[in-house]
Amino acid sequence: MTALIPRPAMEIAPGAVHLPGWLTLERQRELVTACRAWATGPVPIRHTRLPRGGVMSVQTVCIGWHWQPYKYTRNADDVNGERVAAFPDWMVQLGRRALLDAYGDAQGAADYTPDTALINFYDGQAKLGMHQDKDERSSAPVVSLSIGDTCVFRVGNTETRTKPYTDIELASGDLFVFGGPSRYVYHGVPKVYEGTADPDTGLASGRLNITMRVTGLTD
Ligand SMILES: O=C(O)CCC(=O)C(=O)O
Ligand SMILES: [Fe+2]
Repeated sequence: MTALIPRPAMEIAPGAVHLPGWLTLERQRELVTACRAWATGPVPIRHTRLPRGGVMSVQTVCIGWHWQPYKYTRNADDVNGERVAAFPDWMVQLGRRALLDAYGDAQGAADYTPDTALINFYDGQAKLGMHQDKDERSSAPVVSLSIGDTCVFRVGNTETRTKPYTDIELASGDLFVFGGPSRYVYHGVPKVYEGTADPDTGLASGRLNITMRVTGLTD
């Protein structure tokens, strides 16, 4: 779907910046192709199992480091024991450009070296509950890229998983960065608008979200 009305860049909260339509269609296609390959292995995409026995409705595959509740490891011990795919340099460069465009801080962007990404796939029913990204040992910003179906992205506060929060829509190509005072903000995806994706991205249905992070870990 082509956005007829340009959506302006917005600071949703201090350090939480939404840049609509940041990814070109060509870049979205490249990301879809890369994520498709990662979804097949070395660690296949799966519904993450939670410690209390639940299963996430979102499907996730990781690169660089493998996230499982609530830690990062190199090997996906909760899936097939394989080491996850390497975090490619082109993704580091993309993360740096995202940070530069979000904050305009050239030094901060040059110093940003994400080493993991969680690649989430949402079908029309999938949701993600309110949570903080806090398993990283670094407070560097999180860079989020969305492709495919539009969703409601709920940006809460850093204190509680409840109100006050701001609901925005993340559409295909949108960049969202949360860092600084918003780095530990609660956030979630309460709804995906099924069937709103532009098939030209290569994703016929569903929503793809990539969050790059700095784990702060070394081998
Ligand atoms: O899908 C999104 O937009 C957010 C994903 C997210 O919050 C996460 O993977 O921790
Ligand atoms: Fe998150």
